[in-house]
Parts: sequence; structure tokens; C-alpha cells
Amino acid sequence: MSSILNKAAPALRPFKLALIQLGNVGADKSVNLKHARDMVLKAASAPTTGSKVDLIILPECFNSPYGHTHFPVYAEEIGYKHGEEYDVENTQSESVKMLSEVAKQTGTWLIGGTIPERCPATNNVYNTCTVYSPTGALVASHRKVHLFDIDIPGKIKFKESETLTAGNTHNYFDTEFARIGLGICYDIRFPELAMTSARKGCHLLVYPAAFNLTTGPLHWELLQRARAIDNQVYFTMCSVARDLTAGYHAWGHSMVVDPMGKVIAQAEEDEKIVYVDIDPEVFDYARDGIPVTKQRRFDVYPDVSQGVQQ
Ligand SMILES: NC(=O)CCC(=O)C(=O)O
Repeated sequence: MSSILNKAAPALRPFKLALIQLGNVGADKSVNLKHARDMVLKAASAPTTGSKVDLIILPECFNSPYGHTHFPVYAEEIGYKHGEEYDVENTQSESVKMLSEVAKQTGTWLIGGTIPERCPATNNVYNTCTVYSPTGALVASHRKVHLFDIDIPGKIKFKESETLTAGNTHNYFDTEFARIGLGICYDIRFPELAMTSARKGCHLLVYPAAFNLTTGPLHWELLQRARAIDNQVYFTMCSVARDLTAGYHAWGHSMVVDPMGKVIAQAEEDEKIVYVDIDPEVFDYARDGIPVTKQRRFDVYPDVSQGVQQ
């Protein structure tokens, strides 16, 4: 049987992550970048408990206001060397420069939320997450695959596709402590993406996000717990803080859910750094006790199996 596991995942080890529920994201990009940088430095230097922080996560659209009219205005070229490989040293992107430098300065892995990215070849704009190693190398990226186009009459209408193009790749990366799968906000509504990450061996799925005040109360926690349980992985969404003076009102409530579906950390609405210790024993406890990863019946639903076993 063919396998999509192209490389063995590293073993899951205990590690500490910090979610930055960033506040005060306004119109001035340089102010946003400075504030994000200061908060990354703060997150790295002030864990509330014990060990050093290994992974820091920023929210969706942390360098610009969130809205389809803003994306093309704030979009930056990330910079590619040979199509696929990133060239951080020569990047024109002030956001990428800041994120790379602060990852190196703090010596932590950094999931740099998302920024509007312009592709120079096509002029397309994407909602893109970039990831940095502790040496400042840009090691992975994810362009939002499912664009946030919804219309709930009298409540919320939003159409990212007015100015954004959808990404078309699935993405994950390896650290010395876990394999981590990437998605962005609305991507969570498509269980196939999370399932693909889990079946590729990811232990933690990270989705920078910014839900709203209509869907947030109903779906924010439910979707994360669902994705965590059905894949038996750690799951987290990191949001911007709520700002009722902004054009888009984010739900906040940045959260981490364990593989049993338990919410193990959560912010309220305001700016906050949330620290969480990831425990491999919970991962094994879930998978040993409820062994769904070994009980799938791809013979009954071959259309979703593509011949792949987890
Ligand atoms: N930024 C987003 O993709 C928002 C998604 C959202 O609010 C939802 O309900 O889904």
C-alpha cells in the first residue's frame, strides 16, 4: 500500500508554547511590527512557569487591519531564491525581516501569524503564514487554502476572495520536539486538511486565526475540540485581541486543546500571552485508550482513504 508519509516524524517530546493574543493592531504597519516584536521578546523572556519557551505563535493578520480592502495595500513580497526556497537575507519584506530577526534573537521557533503576501510573478495576494527556526531561517509557509467567504444575513458578510487568492498546498514542518501542521482560521472548517496533517504524522496543528462575534461563540471552541478529537492531536488557534474600534471585531479566546479534546488553556478577549506545556503522555493516552487511528475502515470509505493508512 502506498504511503503519504514521506519522512518519519520526530518523536513528540515535552515542550512549552506561547500564544500571543496580540492587541492594538492598527493602520500603521511599522507600529504593528514593533508591537509584535516586543510581544515576542516578552513571551520568550517571561514564561509563568519553569522551562524556556520553545515555540511562539502570533495571530492571523498581525501586521495590518483585517479586511479585503487592506490585503493588497499591506501585501509584501516574501522573496524566493529558486521558486521554493526562501531567501530571507535578501527579502524585501519588512515583516519577514522582523520575524526572522526576533526568532534568532530569542532562539525560539516562531510561527509568524499571517501577513498579506504578494506573489511577484502573478501579482496574486495570499493570506500567508511563515515559520522561522531558532536560527532565523524561514523553514515553512502556508497560504490560506479556504478563503473566508461567508454571508449570514444581518450578522456578517465577509469575502476574502474579493482580493485574495487561495493557496493550494498542504504544509507542515519538523522541530526537534514535534511535527507541526499548518492551517489558517477558516481552514479549520474543512476537516480534510487537519486529517491530512494528522495522517502525515503531525502532533500539533497550529491555525493562526481571527473568528468573529457571530460564529465565535458557537463554533470557535467546538471546531478546535472536534479537530483535536477526530485526529487525536494537540490543536491551537491564536487570535488577535478584540478591538471594537476596528473594522473587524475578532472573537479572541486564543486556545489550546489536547488530544482528548480538553481545553487546556484559553485567553479572554484582551491582549494576553498564554503559556502551555505540551505533554506527550496525553497524546499516547488518547491514542492507546481510544485507538481510532488503527481502527479506520478505509474498505468502507475508500474515497477518503487514497490508499493511505495513518
Ligand atoms: N479569518 C477567518 O477566516 C474567519 C473565520 C471565521 O470567523 C469562521 O467563522 O469560520
